[in-house]
Amino acid sequence: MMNASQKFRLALIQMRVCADKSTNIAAALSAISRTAKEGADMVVLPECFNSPYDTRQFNEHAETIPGGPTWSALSEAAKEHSIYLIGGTIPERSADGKIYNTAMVFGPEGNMLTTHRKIHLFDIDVPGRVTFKESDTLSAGDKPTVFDTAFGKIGLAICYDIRFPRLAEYMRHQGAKMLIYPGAFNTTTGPLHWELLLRSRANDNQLYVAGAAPARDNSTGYVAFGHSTVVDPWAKVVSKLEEDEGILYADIDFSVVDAVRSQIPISIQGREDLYDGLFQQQQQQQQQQQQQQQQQQ
Ligand SMILES: NC(=O)CC(=O)C(=O)O
Repeated sequence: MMNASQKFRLALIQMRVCADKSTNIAAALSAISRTAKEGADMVVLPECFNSPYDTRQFNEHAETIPGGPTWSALSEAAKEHSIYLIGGTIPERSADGKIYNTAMVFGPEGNMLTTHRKIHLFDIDVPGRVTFKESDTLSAGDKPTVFDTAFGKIGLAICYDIRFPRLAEYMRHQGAKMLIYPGAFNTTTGPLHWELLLRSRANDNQLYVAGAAPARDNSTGYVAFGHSTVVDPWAKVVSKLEEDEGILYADIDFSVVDAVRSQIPISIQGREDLYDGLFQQQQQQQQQQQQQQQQQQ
């Protein structure tokens, strides 16, 4: 692991996911050991790396955290290679029998630092293109996640969560210098929105953003877009994969976050005094309109 406290090497693993959980875990472990040989300090797996991204298969692949086979394998890998490991996501079975789309984070000693349960469930219907309803089998998480590392704070959210700028803004205000999104966009929304959203969140919050995706497999019902990407605090794409399997490396330097924030100081120039009043006025007007409509009915 590098010693300079704000600099580290990030690796995103873009792996193909199959129906067999143990095959997926083995593939993840083998890729993780390759990243360690290349000097990675922090490694990220994609959304839903131990299970197909398919609401009908989440129950079968779900496991408890801590204690399940995927949890054990990742904890050991983090310790063996002395890395921070963001374990993409897996379907998590909670004590009350609910299933969540959950990311686990391990420190270099193999200890689990935190988990993030996907807050915004991916329920969309673009007729003839893509229809998906995570809420058929999944429950939504209800807490944002920011964790500490030796390099600085990192915010963690999952795929559809990236479409909600206020969540990213909250994580930035909690001190995050990078946001990590394991995410499986698809071939309809991916080309339009994946890079745009990664760059938008980086630009809004002046921090690094990393999106780790599964590799494309055209034989599956839901076809992942791929294109794992790292964006810097200037909102510039610093590294990007195409759709096939691969590992993306990026050398991160958190001092760039501080430099961009001081050179373009939008975080202290915002006119919250103005917007807060305007939003309140708008809300009052909407309430009055609703009341009038109810009275007329
Ligand atoms: N799969 C997701 O959660 C999100 C996605 O594909 C999109 O927002 O588009």
